[in-house]
Amino acid sequence: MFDKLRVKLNEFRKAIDDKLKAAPQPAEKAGILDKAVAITKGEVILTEKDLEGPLWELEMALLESDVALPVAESIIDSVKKGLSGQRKRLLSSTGDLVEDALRDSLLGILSAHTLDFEEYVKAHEKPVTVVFTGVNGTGKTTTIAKLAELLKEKGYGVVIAAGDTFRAGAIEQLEKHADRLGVKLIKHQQGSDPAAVIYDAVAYARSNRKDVVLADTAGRLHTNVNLMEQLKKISRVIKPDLVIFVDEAIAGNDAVERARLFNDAVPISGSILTKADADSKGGAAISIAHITGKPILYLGIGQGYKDLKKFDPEWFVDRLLER
Ligand SMILES: Nc1nc2c(ncn2[C@@H]2O[C@H](COP(=O)(O)OP(=O)(O)OP(=O)(O)O)[C@@H](O)[C@H]2O)c(=O)[nH]1
Repeated sequence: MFDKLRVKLNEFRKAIDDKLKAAPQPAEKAGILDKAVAITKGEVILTEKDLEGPLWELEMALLESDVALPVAESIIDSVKKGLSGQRKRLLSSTGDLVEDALRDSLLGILSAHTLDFEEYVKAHEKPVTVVFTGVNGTGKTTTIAKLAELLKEKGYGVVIAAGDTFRAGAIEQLEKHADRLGVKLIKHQQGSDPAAVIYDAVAYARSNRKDVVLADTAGRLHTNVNLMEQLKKISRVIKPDLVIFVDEAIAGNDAVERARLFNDAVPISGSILTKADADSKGGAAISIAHITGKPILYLGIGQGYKDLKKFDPEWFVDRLLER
């Protein structure tokens, strides 16, 4: 997982190290005060010029790893701020310095907003209604089933709403999952109003003391205005407690663009990225968190019902910065 970006970040760390080893003596480059300090302590100072090349390389590496341009620029800015003017003992490794700057920058994006889904469900008045948005084929149905399993394990009563009434196949697929998991499914026939299906599911949950309604929606193409309008209608009628955007980590910048458009249509509470097990880049999570300003809640890490990992920014950044 995320190996490509990890390798690139390591290269950046090494490039800064090499720069420093080849750096001129402090007396040649620092200001009067710094010079004195540097000479007595045997330190060098990282200037913007030292950082220019490696930062450019880092920006390219981030872009190649599905980090969207404005996000890459913001990371570069904060790493630059974290590093330039920093003194470093000659010949000692700059690893920590670079690692700290990268860590701060990435965690700044990924931890800016947090939402603990399980805590939310625990604390919130029941039934908690969760609507899932995102395009077809990204793993939305499987993700709903995974969350149903997780909630069931915690002792909650779960109802699934087959709100993707666009295709009969979607209703059947959800029904299979619900049967396997032993969870109640509320469905209408193909072509019916999705808001009505979800409304019925909430009513069922209320009268049967169920705790959580997980509502599928059609994999509406974000370019299709009518379908987006339908999503807005669902939101108006149902007033869901949470709206979760689902997309594939491996879709990279396409997923980032979709996240932005879906979030613009109906503001999301957070995202789940599927197929992280097949994602060598890792940039989609960073970009989606930055662009939507909403947390990543879980990563899908396989096809089984248990293959859902709670997203932990520290774990994710540790992975990326592993040597
Ligand atoms: N490797 C891997 N595969 C996944 C993951 N999540 C879902 N899949 C697979 O991705 C495929 C598509 O998943 P679905 O849940 O059917 O996708 P969907 O978005 O509901 O798609 P539609 O039914 O077309 O709307 C299935 O084969 C899933 O098993 C994941 O985290 N990792």
